[in-house]
Amino acid sequence: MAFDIENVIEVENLTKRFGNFTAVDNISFSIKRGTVFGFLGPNGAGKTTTIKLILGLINKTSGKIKIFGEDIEKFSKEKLGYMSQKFSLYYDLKVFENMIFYGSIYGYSRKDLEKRIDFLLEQYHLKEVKNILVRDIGGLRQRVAFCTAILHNPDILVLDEPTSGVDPDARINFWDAIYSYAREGKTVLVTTHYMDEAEFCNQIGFIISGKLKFVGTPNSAKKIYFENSNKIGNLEDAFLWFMEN
Ligand SMILES: Nc1ncnc2c1ncn2[C@@H]1O[C@H](COP(=O)(O)OP(=O)(O)OP(=O)(O)O)[C@@H](O)[C@H]1O
Repeated sequence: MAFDIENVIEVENLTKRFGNFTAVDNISFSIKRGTVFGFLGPNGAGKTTTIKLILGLINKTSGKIKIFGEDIEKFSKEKLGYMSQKFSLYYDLKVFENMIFYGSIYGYSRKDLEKRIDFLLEQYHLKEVKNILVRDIGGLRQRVAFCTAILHNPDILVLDEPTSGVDPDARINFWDAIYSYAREGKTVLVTTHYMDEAEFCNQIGFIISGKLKFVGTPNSAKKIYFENSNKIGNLEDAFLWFMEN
C-alpha cells in the first residue's frame, strides 16, 4: 500500500480471529498526525483487540498495519504510549514516586526523569498532588495515569476507555489533557462508550461486531443519519442507526 506521509496510522483489511471467532473483520482506516480519533462500539465490538493489534501486542490474522509508514512488526515501539482500561498506579506510592517508578523503564537519567515529571505535573495541573499518595487523589488518578503514559513523549498515544467510571467534571478535565497533547502534534487514539465524548473527537470510527461501519467526523456521521432517516439526530442516534444498518 502506498504510504501517505500525513498518515501516522494506516490499517488495511485488518482481520483478527480467535479460533473460529472473528473479533476484527476486515477493517480499514487511517489516522493523520495531530488527530484525536475516537473509536466507539458496544461491549465486545472489537475495540480493545484493534488497539492491541495497532500496538503490536497481539498478531493479526491478516491485513496490514503501518505506523509512520512502517509495518507494525518492524516499528520501534517507543514512539507509542498506552493507557490500558485497567491502568494501575500504586496506591501506596505518591504521585511522584509512581511516575519515577514507571519512568525508570524509559532509560532517562534520574535528573532528566525528574525534570520531565515536573514539566508534566505543571502542564497538566497536577503540581499540588505531586507528593500525595495516589490513594488520596480521587478523580485526578486518570490524569496522573495519562501523564505516566506520556512520560516518554510518544508520538502516538492510545487510550482504552480512559474515562469509564469517572465523574463528569473529571471527564471534561481529562479531555482537556487529551487536546493539550494533540496540540503538540501528537496523535491520539481513544476508545470510549460516551457519545458526548465522541463529539470532542476530530474523527470517529464506529465498530460493531468486528466490522467498521463508519469512519469520519462526528458531523458527517450525523449528516449520513439525517440523509437516510430524514431526522435530525445527535451522535447517539447516528450510532444506533449505523448499528442497525
Ligand atoms: N484472547 C481472546 N480469545 C478469544 N476471544 C477473545 C480474546 N480477546 C477478545 N476476544 C473476544 O473478541 C471480542 C472483542 O473483544 P474486545 O475486547 O476487542 O471488545 P471491546 O470492543 O474492546 O469491548 P469492551 O468495550 O467490553 O472492552 C469479544 O467477543 C471477546 O470476547
